[in-house]
Amino acid sequence: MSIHVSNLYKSYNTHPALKGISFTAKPGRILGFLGPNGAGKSTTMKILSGSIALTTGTASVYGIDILQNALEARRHLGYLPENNPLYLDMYVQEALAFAAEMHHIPHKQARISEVIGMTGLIPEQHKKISQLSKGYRQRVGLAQAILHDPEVLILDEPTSGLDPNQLQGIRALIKQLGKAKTVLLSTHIMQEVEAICDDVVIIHQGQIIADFPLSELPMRYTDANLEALFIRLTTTG
Ligand SMILES: Nc1ncnc2c1ncn2[C@@H]1O[C@H](COP(=O)(O)OP(=O)(O)OP(=O)(O)O)[C@@H](O)[C@H]1O
Repeated sequence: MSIHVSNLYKSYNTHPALKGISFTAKPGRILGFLGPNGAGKSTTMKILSGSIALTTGTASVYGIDILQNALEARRHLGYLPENNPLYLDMYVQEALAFAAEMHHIPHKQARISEVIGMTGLIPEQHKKISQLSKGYRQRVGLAQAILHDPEVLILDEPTSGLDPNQLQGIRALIKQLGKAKTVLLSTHIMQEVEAICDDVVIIHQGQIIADFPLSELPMRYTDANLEALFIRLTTTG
C-alpha cells in the first residue's frame, strides 16, 4: 500500500504518455521500474512526487491520495529526480540545511550529520557541490531525499553515468534504505535490477506489460534472464 497507482492516464497536450497504468509498490521492497526511453517512467515518477499533474486516474503514497492531500503525501515521500538537479554553488552542508528548513526538520544539525554519515558524504561534506564527482553529487541528492526520513523513496535513474566503484556504493546504500522503506527505482541497467530489486514492473509505450516479483522470473517466463525478457517484450507487439 505504500505506492498505489490506479488507471493513471497522462497526456502532454494531445500526446498520450501514460495509457491507464496500475501497479503497487510494497513496504520493505525495492521495485525496479523498467522501460525503454520514452516509455513513461519519469512521467509516472513526476506525477507521484507532485511535480506534474495527472490527467485521470488515482495514485496514493503511504495510503494518502496525492490529489486530495498533496502536501501530506509529500511529507512521506523522498524524490530523487532524473539528472539530480542540485544548486552547484551551494556547499554540501548548506544544501542539506536548506532542504531541512523546507521540511521543517527538528534538531536540524543532528539529522544532517546523521544523513551525511549514512550517505558516505563525511569526506566531502565541507565542499561545494560543483567540486564533487558525479557519484558524490548523487549521494547529496539521496541525502536530500531521505533527510525527512520518508517511508517512500522514488529514485529516477539514481545510478546513471556512475563508474563501477561509485555504482557499487550507491547500490549498497539504496539496498540498505530499501529494507525499511518502499523504493520505486527506475534504471536501464538490468544487472542493477537483479542485484537490488525485489519486484519488477515493465512499462512500454505508456502501458504496463509485466509486473512480477523478481524471484518468480524463471517460473513465469522462459527467457534466459531479465535482459532477454525486457528485449522480447519491448521489441514485439
Ligand atoms: N514535457 C513534456 N512535453 C511533451 N511530451 C513529453 C514531456 N515529457 C515527456 N514527454 C513525452 O512523454 C513520453 C514519456 O516520457 P518519459 O520522460 O516519461 O519517459 P521515460 O520512460 O522516463 O524515458 P527515459 O528512459 O528516456 O528517461 C515520451 O514520449 C516523451 O517524449
